[in-house]
Parts: sequence; structure tokens; C-alpha cells
Amino acid sequence: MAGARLSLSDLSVHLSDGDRRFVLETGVLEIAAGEPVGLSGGSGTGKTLLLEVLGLLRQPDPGGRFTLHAQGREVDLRAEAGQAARLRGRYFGFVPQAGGLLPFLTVAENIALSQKITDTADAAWIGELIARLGLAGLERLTPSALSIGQRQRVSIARALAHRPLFVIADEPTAALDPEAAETAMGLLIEAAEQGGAAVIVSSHDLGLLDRVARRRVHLSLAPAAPGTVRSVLAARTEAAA
Ligand SMILES: Nc1ncnc2c1ncn2[C@@H]1O[C@H](COP(=O)(O)OP(=O)(O)OP(=O)(O)O)[C@@H](O)[C@H]1O
Repeated sequence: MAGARLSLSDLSVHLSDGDRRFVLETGVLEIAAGEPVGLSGGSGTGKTLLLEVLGLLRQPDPGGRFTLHAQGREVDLRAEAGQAARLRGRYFGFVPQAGGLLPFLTVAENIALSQKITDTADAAWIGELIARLGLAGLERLTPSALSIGQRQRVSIARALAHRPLFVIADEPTAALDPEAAETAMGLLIEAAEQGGAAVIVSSHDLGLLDRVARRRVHLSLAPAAPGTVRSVLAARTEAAA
């Protein structure tokens, strides 16, 4: 959708469990619908945490700016935190690491689920996703009859079925072999672009991220007070790894 975007400025998330403190700082980040963005960072730098904030699954600390521009309207996500569940269902799709499919539903039913929940039935778009993601012929099977790669492609179709503006994918190819990972990641980006959605995708495979996403942002640890781990988001630099 033209002009739709998610804008963050100086958000932070503080976690603490007594002895340990962790702080995530976003700086400025803008994600426009239709744009693929890769997210990298070492283990424990807060990739999942950041994706939870971006997907409106977790409230950042007070302060900073966090806005969603959609359908010609700007929503201040700080001021309208109570709207998060509704906005999430309508504008966001999620591809979890292990697929997250419902085992008692068929492939077709799993894919149609997000349309059903958001009351946006569109059989033609589901048909197109099934064809694009190479799932034709598998529609009536349940997830247990599929390979892990096939399940992940169903999960991608399900995340896109209700035509979200933003697709959040947390290491969606971690369980796949390198060839299947390359295929699934390419299909995720391609199908999302076709549907006009932004994809924010994390992975430890930097080569793969850079092959599929035009832009990569990176979380890296920064100096902090003793006892605190501080992770800061920045545009990718050559030294990032
Ligand atoms: N209650 C807490 N108190 C302090 N630190 C915490 C708490 N809960 C989680 N953390 C830390 O928050 C950080 C963020 O974890 P997160 O899962 O987002 O990282 P990640 O980059 O996705 O890691 P991975 O690549 O290993 O999946 C971790 O370093 C974790 O140890």
C-alpha cells in the first residue's frame, strides 16, 4: 500500500532479572511497505526482542516515537497502545521459526486462517500464493505429512494471506538446510513484494540476508554500565558480523 510505513525513533526496552540488565536501543528506523529489510546480530543481541516490538507484541519503554502510517492515517503507537492487538491482526503477518501451523487443519485451511480471522476472504490470492510457493497438490494434507521446508512455505503463505503491510519473520529458515533456506527466503521476499508488504527478517546467515534483502540493519553490543548488556541498532557496516 503506497505510503504505508512503520517509523521508530529512539525506542528502548529494558529487561532485568535482578543481577542482569539488558537494554535494547533502536535509534531511528523506518520501514516502508513493499521493502525487505534484513536484521542481523550475534546471539543474545535482541533480534527477537526487536521483532516483538516491531510486530506490536511487546511495549517498549516510555519515551521515543513509534508511529504506523497506514491507509492515509498516522497512528501514534505510543499513545494508542490499547489498539495494538487490532492493528496487529489487520496489518501484520508473522512467520515463526518452526512454522507454527495448526496440526489439525489442512494446508489450505492453515493458509486461509489469517483471512478468516480478519474477515478478508480472497480465494484468488490464496490460489496465487499456493502456486507461487510451490504448494499446489498439497492443499488437502495436514502439516504432519509435509517436509519441514514445505511446512515453512505454508507458514509463509499463511502470513501473507490477509495481505498484511508488514511481515515479521524471526529466523524463518533456521530449521532448513541451506538449499531449502535459500528457496524459502527468496519466496518469502518475492511473495511479500508481490503483495506490497514489507518483510523484516532476522537470520544468522548474513550472506543469505544480503542476497534477498536490499537493506540490512544490525544489532551490536555497545559500552554500558557494569552488569548491563547494551545492544544498539544501526545500519549495517562492513565490520558488522
Ligand atoms: N529478564 C531478563 N533480564 C535481563 N536480560 C534478559 C532478560 N530476558 C532476556 N534477557 C536478555 O535479552 C537479550 C535478548 O534476547 P533475544 O532472544 O532477543 O536475542 P536474539 O538476538 O534473538 O538471540 P538468538 O540469536 O540467540 O535467538 C538476551 O541477551 C537475553 O539474555
